[in-house]
Amino acid sequence: MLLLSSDLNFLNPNAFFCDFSLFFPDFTLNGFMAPQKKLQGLVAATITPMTQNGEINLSVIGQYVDYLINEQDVKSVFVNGTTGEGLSLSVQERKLLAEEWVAKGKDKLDHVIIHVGALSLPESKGLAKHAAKIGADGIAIIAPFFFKQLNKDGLVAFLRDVASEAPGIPFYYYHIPPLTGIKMRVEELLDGMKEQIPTFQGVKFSDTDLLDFGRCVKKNEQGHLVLLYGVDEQLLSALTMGATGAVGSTYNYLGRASNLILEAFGRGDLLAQKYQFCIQEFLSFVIAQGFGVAQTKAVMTLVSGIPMGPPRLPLSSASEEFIANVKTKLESLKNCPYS
Ligand SMILES: CC(=O)N[C@@H]([C@@H](O)[C@H](O)[C@H](O)CO)[C@@H](O)CC(=O)C(=O)O
Repeated sequence: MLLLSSDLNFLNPNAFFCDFSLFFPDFTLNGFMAPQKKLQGLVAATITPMTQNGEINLSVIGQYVDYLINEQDVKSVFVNGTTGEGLSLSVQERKLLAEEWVAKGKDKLDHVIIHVGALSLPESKGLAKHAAKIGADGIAIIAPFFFKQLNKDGLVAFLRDVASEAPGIPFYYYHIPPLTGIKMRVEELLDGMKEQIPTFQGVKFSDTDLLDFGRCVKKNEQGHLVLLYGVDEQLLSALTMGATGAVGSTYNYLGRASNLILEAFGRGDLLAQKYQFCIQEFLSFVIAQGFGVAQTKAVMTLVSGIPMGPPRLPLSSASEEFIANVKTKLESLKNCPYS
């Protein structure tokens, strides 16, 4: 039987919750994208656990998966991104991590999205192919940031070349201008992207430019795309602007607290603002002391009890003073919101 993508209406993620691959086991292998469950809600940008010797520590990933689900109520992950130090890992390490997350998340996590962006096109393509082969639920690609492509067509050409290596799974553009320096408006990028890259499914938008984000939401009136926000301290603003979900580092340990924002927002309850203020109180406290991936690793170790280990150079470990300060701060926020 010949199936046309128009019959499947896979452009509308809400339309499908059945697993077509059960009926057509090699459906994705034929180069068509199988209907996917929509990526929504909170997505944890995973940390890469490391040993004290600086090697990746795969042994705690299973425990990490269970912690996210049971303690943080977070069921989707974004692996090898910024928080995961993806660009500081070797290709082999990235593949091993992707395999472990997919294996340990099987039948537990809703979505395992693998970031496959790299400065080298062949490396990025290889990672995309690998992610599809191991059964990841999607790939994300960051804009190359050493030789910067400032022309839209050039950037889309890079993304297309990589995404075409994983034709059976969704591709998300990873927009993080504070780190890449690529400030091209996503609103502009969206024009024609789906025609150029059939697997294009949405954007991970890690920027404070809510004007650009709002324009993306407006462009997505039919709701075909997933628009995930990535600045955790202003999640509520993005929700009001129309975000369909969020990806961030803090959902590793503040997932439950952040879910309260989503729930209150969903009910139209202004309590959402108080929950956001609690998270902002914590984040403004840590940001004032210098907050990045190294500090995220330390906070996660403290809160979850799972050893995340040190970051990899050029990052340096969080100081003991920072960890002590965080401990006190978290204690004081235990009953937040207070009224
Ligand atoms: C620059 C940065 O690391 N941003 C984080 C945020 O979650 C960030 O840690 C949080 O908003 C606190 O500032 C994420 O957007 C990054 C992310 O999702 C990733 O690790 O790929």
